[in-house]
Amino acid sequence: MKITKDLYQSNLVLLTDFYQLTMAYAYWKAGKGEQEAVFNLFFRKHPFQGGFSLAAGLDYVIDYCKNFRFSGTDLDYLAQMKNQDGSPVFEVGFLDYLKNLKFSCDIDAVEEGTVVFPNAPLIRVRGPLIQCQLLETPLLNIINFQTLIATKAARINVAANGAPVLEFGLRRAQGIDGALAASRAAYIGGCTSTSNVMAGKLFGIPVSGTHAHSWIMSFDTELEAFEAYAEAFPEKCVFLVDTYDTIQGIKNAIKVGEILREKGKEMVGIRIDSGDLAYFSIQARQMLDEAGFPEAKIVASNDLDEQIITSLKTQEAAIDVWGVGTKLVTAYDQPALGAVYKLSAIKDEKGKWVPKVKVSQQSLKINIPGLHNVKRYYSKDKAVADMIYLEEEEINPRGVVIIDPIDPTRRKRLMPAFYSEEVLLKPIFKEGKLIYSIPSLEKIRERAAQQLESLDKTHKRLVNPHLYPVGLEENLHHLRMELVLKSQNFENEKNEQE
Ligand SMILES: Nc1ncnc2c1ncn2[C@@H]1O[C@H](COP(=O)(O)OP(=O)(O)OP(=O)(O)O)[C@@H](O)[C@H]1O
Ligand SMILES: O=P(O)(O)OC[C@H]1O[C@H](OP(=O)(O)OP(=O)(O)O)[C@H](O)[C@@H]1O
Ligand SMILES: O=C(O)c1cccnc1
Ligand SMILES: [Mg+2]
Repeated sequence: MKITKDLYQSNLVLLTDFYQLTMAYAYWKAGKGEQEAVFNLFFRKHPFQGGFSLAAGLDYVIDYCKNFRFSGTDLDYLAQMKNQDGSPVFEVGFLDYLKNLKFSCDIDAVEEGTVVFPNAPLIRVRGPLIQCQLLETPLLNIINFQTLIATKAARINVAANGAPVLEFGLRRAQGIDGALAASRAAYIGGCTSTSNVMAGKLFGIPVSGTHAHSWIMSFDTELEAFEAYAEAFPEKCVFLVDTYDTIQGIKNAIKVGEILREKGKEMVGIRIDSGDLAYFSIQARQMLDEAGFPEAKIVASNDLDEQIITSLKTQEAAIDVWGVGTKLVTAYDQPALGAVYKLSAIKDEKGKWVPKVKVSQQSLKINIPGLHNVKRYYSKDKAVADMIYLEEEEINPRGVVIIDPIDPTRRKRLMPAFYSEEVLLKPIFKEGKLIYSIPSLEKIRERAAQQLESLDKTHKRLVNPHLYPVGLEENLHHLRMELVLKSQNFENEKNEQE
């Protein structure tokens, strides 16, 4: 098998759930395949019990949509699928339809690196029902993971409070693609570099690293190992000091630092990877300072996350650089974001949009109907509130009320005229044509930093954050309520007849 080669050469159109294809077939049979629909991708709750999320993955979505076509081998694979009675799952006519299918949707999306909140769409897909449906699974796959990891990275960077965070996750990441996507998302979320060389090559992320215990263990003594490393890398020596005895390791690093200095070079620092990181970093700082190495950096690693980093900061640990792997790239404490993709409107035969809601016992799960968008209001550079609104409705600049989508008694009155505003869903594809100029990863990372800066620190608090206001504009709230009530009346009527 040539798994990786085939995977990366495939157009990935079959990277969807089988039921999307069976629905597509049934839509086609029912003559509904080309009926225009609108779907929204959104999540219902921030991950990690946090107060914000950071959108990531759009670049992959764009790539996916650009390559959205069924190749000969894809169609051959579908053609040989059989029902239990031996008949083909898909008729030839449908396979011909797929063969001629050209991506023709409108996609509007929140840019990568934007701070996002529950219930507001991250992506809106408008187009033929079959295409919208087939996109559900891959879009969720891409956005759920990258948004989750970018958010985790942002939290870790909030805890690091400006100190560099090196991403070391590859060895523990969720497979090959999980590792690559995680490195990309971690960089968007503020990490300084990755240890994954392929992510460096593919995405242009700075690559960095130190050395492992095996390097030390391959020599008779730690001192020899440090000397040999300094010989090979006089410009970038970070000595791992905890293979045998951490205090002795720091002494050895200082010795080799002095040898380097005689040659006109400076050691970059040391890394501590076990034991009490507060105790050893404070000891190391004192020893390095006393020996005349106040500039030497102390890197810490070992199962770190935002909580441990916060705790180490409160213990006044003398750590300058954080190396974070497993808990970042696996989103250790919450392995999935849980974003969903829901139909919100469909055009009837007369060409009129019909807004749709899926009614649920849990009000949290009732989706937002219609063709809606999101506006963020800023006061100076600070984000004040997000409003989800129907695109065709006028917004009164003299005053709007936004209503919490879960608890309608929670409301906020806003005077749009007092604020600057940003429409968050930006046009990406128009009738299948890419109309968005894709920013570089650096620009995305800068946007993420600005967006996080625009958020009040109370929303960035890692534990029990202050809730950022996101609400439905009044007309949209009323439409939603009307549809919910209507569907319940309908249910009652039906029950009475039975
Ligand atoms: N001062 C500290 N305060 C809070 N957490 C700490 C502190 N020092 C280290 N930790 C964390 O405690 C955990 C220690 O894990 P563990 O006991 O498995 O490591 P270790 O035995 O020191 O190292 P290793 O197993 O790699 O040799 C790690 O998650 C580490 O980041
Ligand atoms: O702890 P993480 O956040 O995942 O960061 C990466 C870890 O990977 C390396 O060691 P590895 O875990 O392979 O071995 P060790 O724990 O025995 O040092 C490194 O020394 C870090 O400890
Ligand atoms: O470069 C490092 O120090 C490194 C790389 C991967 C995992 N742990 C540490
Ligand atoms: Mg480890």
